[in-house]
Amino acid sequence: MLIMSTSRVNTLIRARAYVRGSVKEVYIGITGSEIAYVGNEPVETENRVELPSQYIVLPGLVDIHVHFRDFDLSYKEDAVSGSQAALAGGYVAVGDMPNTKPPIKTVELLRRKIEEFNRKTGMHIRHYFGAPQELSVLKEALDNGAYAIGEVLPEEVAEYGGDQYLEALFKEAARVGIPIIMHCEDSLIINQYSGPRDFEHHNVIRNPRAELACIHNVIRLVYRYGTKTHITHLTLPQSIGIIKSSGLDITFDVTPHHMLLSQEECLARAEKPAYCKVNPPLRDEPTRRELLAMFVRGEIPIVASDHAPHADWEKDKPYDEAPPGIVGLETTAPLLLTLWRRGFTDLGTVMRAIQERPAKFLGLNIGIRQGSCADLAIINTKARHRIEPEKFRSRAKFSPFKGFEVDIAVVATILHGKLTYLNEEYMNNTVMKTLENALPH
Ligand SMILES: NC(=O)N[C@@H](CC(=O)O)C(=O)O
Ligand SMILES: [Zn+2]
Repeated sequence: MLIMSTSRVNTLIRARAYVRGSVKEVYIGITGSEIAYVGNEPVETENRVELPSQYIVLPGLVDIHVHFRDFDLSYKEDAVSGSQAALAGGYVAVGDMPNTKPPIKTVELLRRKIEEFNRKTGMHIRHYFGAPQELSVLKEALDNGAYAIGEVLPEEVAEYGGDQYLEALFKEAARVGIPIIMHCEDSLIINQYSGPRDFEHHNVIRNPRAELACIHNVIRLVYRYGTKTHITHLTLPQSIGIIKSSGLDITFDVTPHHMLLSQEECLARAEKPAYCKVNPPLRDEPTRRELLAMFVRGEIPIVASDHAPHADWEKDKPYDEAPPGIVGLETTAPLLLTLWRRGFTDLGTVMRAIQERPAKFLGLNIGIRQGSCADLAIINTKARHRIEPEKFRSRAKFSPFKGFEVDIAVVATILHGKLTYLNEEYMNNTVMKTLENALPH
């Protein structure tokens, strides 16, 4: 545990912290943008900060599935507002989806997006590349910073030729060596539906069979081509069982909304039914309960928010036109950490799902250990409050979690060694004495 460092550190934080799987009282030394020291004894420093015991320092959280939008959809969210929402939620790194307008399906647009985001945000961002009609572009996309292909949406698979296209995509991605992130709902099954179309029928229109058909298809393709594949926002315990029994190295994530909200409950509480419209749909109560049970047992490797912001006026549209999506960057950590605080699961289970495995997925060295990035989230464990979407930093100030009671608040976020978010304010402060003064007992 004790790692002696001979040089002085810029800042030394003494606090309870999540270090190597459990909470301990430690000293964390930060020099520049790196964690230079973690240990039981103090080391020499220019600036020493002590946090009261109700605060816990966590390694910065990581979300592998967000939609920061930008470009023509900046009215919904952009790199700046998305980053602010992330930092307010304790997140320091995200994987950003390519379904922007225009979509990131050319190398030129990918490069433009990377440049634009580098100008607008200091967060760690991995950029995903949209599934292209012409597959020969994949290699160049990979060489120009595309981290993965996807999320591959059912609508684009249908548009480019259905199963034949998907097969060609998996084959080419395997050849090039770029991973695929799948939004798994089979469009053939969705499009077969001919019954009533309204918010109450969303999970019938996009029914569980659409997810299961896609999973089977993906397993066949991975078996055949060996493509590195991640399936995002799975909604059915059965899907997870099928993936596990395939024996293949297919990774997956689940969202907080699919674990914590059934469609019935959401529609009963939400101010607008479209606040519950999300793809894949919220499922029924037994399904979401079993999914949550799997999470608390540690059977869900990654939780991603699928932060999908839209304008409030768009959620006033009728069923077929209201865009699907729920924002999650500012609610995921308080909701999941409350499950830990209330004894439903342990802290390690939550942290592995929203920090350790996502960081590994994105290839980032974020964690409380010597030599890693000085990216930290500080939570107050005695902060019982109700979720108030009006206060979100995201442009989408609505959520089906409105009014949910949580016990945890993210009070500060440190990014690249700088205090970037503190008590609902943004800053860029290297002198962290303000941190101590701002966090009372
Ligand atoms: N998850 C959603 O309901 N919406 C996503 C796109 C998508 O995954 O369909 C969005 O970009 O808004
Ligand atoms: Zn999706």
